[in-house]
Amino acid sequence: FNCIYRNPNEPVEARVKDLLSRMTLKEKVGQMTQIERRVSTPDAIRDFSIGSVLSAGGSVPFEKALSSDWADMVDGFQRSALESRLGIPLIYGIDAVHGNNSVYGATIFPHNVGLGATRDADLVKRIGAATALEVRASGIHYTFAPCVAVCRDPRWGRCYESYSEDTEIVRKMTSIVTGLQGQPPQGYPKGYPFVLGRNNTIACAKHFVGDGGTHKGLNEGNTISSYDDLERIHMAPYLNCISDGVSTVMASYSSWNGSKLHADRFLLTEILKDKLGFKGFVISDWEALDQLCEPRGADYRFCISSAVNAGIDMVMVPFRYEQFVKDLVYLVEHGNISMSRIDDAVERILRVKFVSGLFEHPFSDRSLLDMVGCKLHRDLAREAVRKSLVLLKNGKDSRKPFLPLDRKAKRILVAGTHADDLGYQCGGWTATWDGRSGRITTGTTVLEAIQKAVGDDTEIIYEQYPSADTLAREDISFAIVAVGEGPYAEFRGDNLELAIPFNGTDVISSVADRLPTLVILISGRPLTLEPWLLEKMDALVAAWLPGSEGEGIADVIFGDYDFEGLLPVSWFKRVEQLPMNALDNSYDPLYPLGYGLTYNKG
Ligand SMILES: OC[C@@H]1[C@@H](O)[C@H](O)[C@@H](O)c2nc(CNc3ccccc3)cn21
Repeated sequence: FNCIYRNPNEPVEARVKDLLSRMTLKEKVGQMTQIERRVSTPDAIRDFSIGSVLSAGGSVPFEKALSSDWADMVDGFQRSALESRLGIPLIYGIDAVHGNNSVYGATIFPHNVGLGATRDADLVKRIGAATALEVRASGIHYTFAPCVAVCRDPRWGRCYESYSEDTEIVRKMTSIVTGLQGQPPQGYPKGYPFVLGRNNTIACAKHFVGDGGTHKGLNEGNTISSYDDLERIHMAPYLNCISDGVSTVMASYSSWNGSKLHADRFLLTEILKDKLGFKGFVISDWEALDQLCEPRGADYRFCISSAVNAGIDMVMVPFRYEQFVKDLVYLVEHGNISMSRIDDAVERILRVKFVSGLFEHPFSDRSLLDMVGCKLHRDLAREAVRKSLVLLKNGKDSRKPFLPLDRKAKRILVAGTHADDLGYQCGGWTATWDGRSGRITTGTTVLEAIQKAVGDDTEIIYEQYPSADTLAREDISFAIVAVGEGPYAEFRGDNLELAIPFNGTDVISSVADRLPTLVILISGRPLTLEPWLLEKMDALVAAWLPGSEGEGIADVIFGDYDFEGLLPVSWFKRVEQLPMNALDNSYDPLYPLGYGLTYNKG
């Protein structure tokens, strides 16, 4: 090895120091720059020494591209990075937040709210490990996960990305970090980034801090709270992630008491880096710097100066990178940003790159391709679905439970908008940014799972909106009605009403008036359930956003497995009660945090 930074036998900090000492200001700034794949030309990556490339939600090489196609694309970008003067490898980032969800054929796990219902840290760690394998199989090194938001108001459009309203449950589910990155060895230095090897990814704890605590759940809004409450409720999960060696932290679009997180030096540097000892890098969110001045993007130099001086190390620009590089170089040359701040940022970025092994193994490992969507991973996802289901009602008379259902029944009516829609059961951040209806990837719908589960002599009648004739029949044993929310992401999910969409209430009511009925609610959060509606249904299961493995639902409603899920969020009676969290003094939920019936324990 002709120099220290290229020698894997040298300590990481020596390699960081050596490489940093060789870099020009432009190369340092290039490493702080993350660009979107659509503007990532070979020349841009090489000539600007770009540090990272990402896929926005839904930004794919082409429709239904397979993991091998993704790996070809990422390796192509990497070849350009290695042609730069110092040959610093780039890291490719993507939102693999419930499996490698942008990639066709990948296993889609339940979204975080469902995982919170499992209370199973080991399960979530195994999901992290499986996700990391499928991400690395696609050649990608870095996932913008986990979201460790503590969602205090279900009106927030990203409620389903939060494991729970309860900080302690979120802290427990941070076990996904050691699944994704690998488990640091005993005595590993606190706060230092860790990535075990080629089957692991760089992870990202997000969005620092208080993203789930904004006023009325407004996305990118303002979290009004004392520092003690911010620390106790929203910051605590980051301590777990940092002690588990999380390599990156993403700053939040939101504000704390009116101060934009991306420009908040106290929280990003004095707390996260100095007090909590975080040694990885802090990445901005998408075009978040542009929001730091009014009107948006008006004074980009001011925005860059505010964010970088506050402690942002890598900027998800992601399109106007020439402008960004030019302005940041200008700001350093004119003393608005110190070289020591730049060196700190670049050290952190290089540290993660050396720790992740990218200098030794910059290209994809094709031997991982047969792990994508494999039976092992789909069985794991199915287990997660089973454990995420929360039984809220079982029988109009608790002495006569309605579930488990009889799989040998003569005739079953399956109804509702969510009975046969893979896209609906996966939710947002699947195939595209905000999700779609229909056959968006490979998987098993609720209806298909029921069809597989029932006896040969059982007839299934499937109608999204059952006809009057069907409802007039006298020969149907019982009905299963699957309704809920359509897919959404971020601001598109902000919702003050929280009613069941697509006339779900009418479908439930018309069916339950005529038949013994199980209702399965597919949603990212609790929805309004009027008392008169609840009374009509014989049983109610909250299934959250279960993902591709719908068989997990049939496993439980037909009794092969018992329910284990417990509510990770309070179920309100009326939206006027919100925000309403456990331990509030006027706590009056329909179903409290932690509620969940079982077959055996009642
Ligand atoms: O996808 C990258 C990040 C993601 O990791 C953050 O959690 C999330 O806050 C986030 N939002 C955007 C911007 N969203 C967007 C929506 C439609 C088209 C393009 C970008 C990007 N990102």
